[in-house]
Amino acid sequence: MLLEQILRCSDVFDIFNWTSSFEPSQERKATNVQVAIIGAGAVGKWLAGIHMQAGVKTGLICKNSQQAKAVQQSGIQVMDTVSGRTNEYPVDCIAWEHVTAATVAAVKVWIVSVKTYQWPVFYELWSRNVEPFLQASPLVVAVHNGFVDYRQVSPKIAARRIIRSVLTYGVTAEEARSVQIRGNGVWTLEQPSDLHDSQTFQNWVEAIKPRVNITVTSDIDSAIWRKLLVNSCVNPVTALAKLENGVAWENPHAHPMMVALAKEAQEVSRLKYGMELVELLPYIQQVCTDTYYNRSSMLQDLLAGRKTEIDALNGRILQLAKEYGLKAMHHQIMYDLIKAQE
Ligand SMILES: NC(=O)C1=CN([C@@H]2O[C@H](COP(=O)(O)OP(=O)(O)OC[C@H]3O[C@@H](n4cnc5c(N)ncnc54)[C@H](OP(=O)(O)O)[C@@H]3O)[C@@H](O)[C@H]2O)C=CC1
Ligand SMILES: CC(C)(CO)C(=O)C(=O)O
Repeated sequence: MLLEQILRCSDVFDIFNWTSSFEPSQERKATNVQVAIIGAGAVGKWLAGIHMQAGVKTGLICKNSQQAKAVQQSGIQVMDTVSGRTNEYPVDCIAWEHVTAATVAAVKVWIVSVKTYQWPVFYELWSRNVEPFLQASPLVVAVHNGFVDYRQVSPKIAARRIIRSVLTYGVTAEEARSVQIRGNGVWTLEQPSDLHDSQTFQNWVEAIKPRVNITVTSDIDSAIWRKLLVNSCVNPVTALAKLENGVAWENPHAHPMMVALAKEAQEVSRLKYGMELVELLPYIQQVCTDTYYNRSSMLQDLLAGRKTEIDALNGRILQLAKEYGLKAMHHQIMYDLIKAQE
């Protein structure tokens, strides 16, 4: 019933003065949810493709005009290595300085897909370019690995509504315009607590649900923590060994390191959340198997010469281990070796 209602609402309007010739097909019916994705990286571009496939008016917001122009001119290419299909999307892309009051008024859902350490700069740009034009409280969905203290890095957003989420899909950025889906997963979203948000949230989720596996949970803290544990065991090992996730899990040298990291992480986890290793190792195995040929985001970072998210992952485990008086030698080694390469 709800989906029918959404599909009848075809009075969409351009969020970025959309001029592209992309027309939703019969299957890709237009919806009345406008979405802006901040960060045209691997995840941002993939999500833009998902939304456009679903007929959702979608725009990307890039860090600078150069990147925005490149994406605007060439569009994005999303290759699904699981299904073997490649799709092109002429997605609208603008830089922060071109965000206008009309853009802000049109966007219903803002998806932030920047790295954990990029949140402070994102917030600065948001405060300057979006905050002054906000008339209603929008939904802001955060997609990242690891822990971000939103109250500290983005107080105004944290004070309103933020939908936290975790993603277990594997997405590798190939070139500036193209991304490859290298493994299926789930996008776990926090259930909005506020009734006012529920309708927009539901409309948005219903629109994209046919294109991406979505789970909505009222216990996002556990989901974020479980994913942090997985990333702290998988990402540094794959990044240092330069192996894809599934290949690393099966490698006789990399695998024992993942298990040693999991044992230490489990000790911390047991004290903080009561999670046992019997649950953690199968979860790591599942993520590595499901994203077998994916390069972890940390491996992609090192290959591209970027800073990694090690502070938000193993750094967080080390911080908690210290608080609980535990030793986490393997996490310390991974932390130091990754830092040495940044
Ligand atoms: N790739 C994967 O398989 C998965 C990734 N994740 C998580 O999702 C998050 C995003 O990952 P991913 O897409 O791989 O990372 P990328 O580094 O590929 O993408 C982040 C993008 O955001 C851009 N950016 C940074 N700051 C801003 C800003 N203020 N405004 C606009 N754009 C900005 C970056 O530009 P620039 O590069 O120029 O800084 C980059 O293009 C990470 O936390 C990652 O851990 C989670 C699951 C899977
Ligand atoms: C799910 C996984 C492990 C996919 O590679 C990921 O979260 C990452 O690369 O950061």
